[in-house]
Amino acid sequence: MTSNSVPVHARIESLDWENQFFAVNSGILRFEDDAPLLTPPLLAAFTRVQAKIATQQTLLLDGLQQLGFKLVEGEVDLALKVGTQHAPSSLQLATDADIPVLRDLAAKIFTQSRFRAPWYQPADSGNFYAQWVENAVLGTFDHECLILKNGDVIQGFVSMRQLNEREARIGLLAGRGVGAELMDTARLWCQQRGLQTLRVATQTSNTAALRRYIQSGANIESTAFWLYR
Ligand SMILES: CC(=O)SCCNC(=O)CCNC(=O)[C@H](O)C(C)(C)COP(=O)(O)OP(=O)(O)OC[C@H]1O[C@@H](n2cnc3c(N)ncnc32)[C@H](O)[C@@H]1OP(=O)(O)O
Ligand SMILES: Cc1cn([C@H]2C[C@H](O)[C@@H](COP(=O)(O)OP(=O)(O)O[C@H]3O[C@H](C)[C@H](N)[C@H](O)[C@H]3O)O2)c(=O)[nH]c1=O
Repeated sequence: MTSNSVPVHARIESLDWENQFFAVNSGILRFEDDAPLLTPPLLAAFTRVQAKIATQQTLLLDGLQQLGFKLVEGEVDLALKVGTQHAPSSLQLATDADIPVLRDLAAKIFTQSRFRAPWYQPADSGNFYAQWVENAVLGTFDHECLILKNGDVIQGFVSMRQLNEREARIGLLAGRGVGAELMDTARLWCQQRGLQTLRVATQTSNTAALRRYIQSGANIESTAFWLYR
């Protein structure tokens, strides 16, 4: 380290689910005051180390870049008050029979991702979102997957996770031209559970999604950078 370098204190947590899924050896930084000083030898124990920092943490940004971290993507976190207004009268839950179509849709439609090349293999990102939506239908990651259909054709889907007795988070949401209906569907899902806050995150580059969430009543809560080394 040079004399004007910024010290970074963090421990590295192994990303077990990701390591198994992507067949990599990756970890993520957990910033804690009593964590050791991060050094190149500590980082070298992993082939990939991720860091997510709030965009206002500019000193930390400098310190991470001095350690060789590179900017990969930005993330915007939003939240909306669920309220009481009603849009759809019923919800349609995806079933096991919908999984092949949903997997195919998810693999193709999420074009912006931090699981992108050259950090990950070109097909990794599509496979990841396909697995995510399948796990939502099965209730093994997100809790449920709601779909919008026109006849037999799935037009869009939104996966939902209840975080606690007050809040839920959208996992994945997709459907060109039906974003507003999907947001109403997500809102109704929250109303039916008596939840007050619906959270959602997207990539900073995803202006269509950002516009949709804001038009549907969400406000920006925080912004973050993803860096990898
Ligand atoms: C929680 C999360 O999952 S975040 C990720 C959100 N999902 C995605 O990005 C999947 C791809 N996008 C979509 O499914 C939808 O565009 C949504 C859900 C983001 C927004 O849906 P809607 O509000 O109905 O907006 P719509 O799909 O009409 O898009 C708005 C405009 O952005 C354009 N647009 C949307 N996505 C993209 C894209 N990836 N690249 C370029 N243009 C795009 C549309 O063509 C449209 O342009 P137009 O108004 O000139 O026709
Ligand atoms: C399917 C699945 C995933 N996980 C793990 C794997 C990862 O460590 C996390 C998910 O990470 P996240 O930071 O949420 O991933 P993304 O950056 O791709 O997600 C953002 O963009 C998406 C398009 C979407 N908008 C999402 O809401 C955003 O957060 O979970 C796991 O442990 N088990 C699983 O089954």
